[in-house]
Amino acid sequence: MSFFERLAGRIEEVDSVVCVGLDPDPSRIPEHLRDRDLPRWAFNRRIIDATHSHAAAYKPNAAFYEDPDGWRALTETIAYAHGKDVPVILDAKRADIGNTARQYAKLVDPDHSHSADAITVNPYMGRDSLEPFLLQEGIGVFVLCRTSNPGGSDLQDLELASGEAVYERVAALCDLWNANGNVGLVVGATAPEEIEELREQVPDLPFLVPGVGSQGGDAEAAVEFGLSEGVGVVNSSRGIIFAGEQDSERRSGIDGESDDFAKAAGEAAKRLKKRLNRYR
Ligand SMILES: O=C(O)c1cc(=O)[nH]c(=O)n1[C@@H]1O[C@H](COP(=O)(O)O)[C@@H](O)[C@H]1O
Repeated sequence: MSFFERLAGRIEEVDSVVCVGLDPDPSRIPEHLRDRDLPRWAFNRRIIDATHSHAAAYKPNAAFYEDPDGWRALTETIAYAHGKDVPVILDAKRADIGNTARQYAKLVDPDHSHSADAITVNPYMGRDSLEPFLLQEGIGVFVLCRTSNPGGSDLQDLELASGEAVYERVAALCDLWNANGNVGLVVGATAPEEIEELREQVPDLPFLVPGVGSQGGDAEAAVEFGLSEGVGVVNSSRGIIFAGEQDSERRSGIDGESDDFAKAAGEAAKRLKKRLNRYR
């Protein structure tokens, strides 16, 4: 089964296009979990318990795990998400010369419960830098196209001699690179006009749309144009996992063991699901 078939099944099962971003900033993990063996794993496990029934996918960002304990926390997290039947997109934004990319491509393996099912990649180095990912039929490959950050326009909006913008060229290439039906685009919700344009340009590619929640992106455009035949996901990380920060800080000061932060995350995921479903 392809990654996008699996994602489509999960979207239908939970009636949700919410992707929960697992970006466990160590400085924001509740006090009472910080002396655990792997605080990020302890945190993520509680977040997954509270959010999985609203989650079409989880997206851990590798930046939050790139140290020895971090990789242990990440692999435990991925296996636990799989135990709840939720696909995992590793947000690693990788790509390199072929010899190196072949090693990066091992980060994703749908047959291994501790490995992610899909990955984000960077198109800057061109086709050969992505080939080891593209050749794996069973995985999802989300290519950065028009990112959500303020500097996303610095290079991606530049007009080429052909008249198209760089991000439009990326989308056109991704359409060509999609021989195995495993390619999607990353398009930020903070660029709603570009999402709309891209949906017209590449109707068959599902989008991963980050930037709603903390970055203030356009949830309606994210859903209206982010989905291809109903498949695609809208990511929120801090807006879900730290939704209860104020409450849990206050309460953990009282009993020191409160998991109210997870309950707040579950409620935030449910709220986002309902909000996004209004536009599906
Ligand atoms: O590839 C991504 O997921 C990504 C692309 C992009 O254009 N913008 C973007 O915010 N992201 C990631 O999506 C997540 C957004 O986090 P929040 O702003 O906390 O919801 C982070 O992990 C970002 O690194």
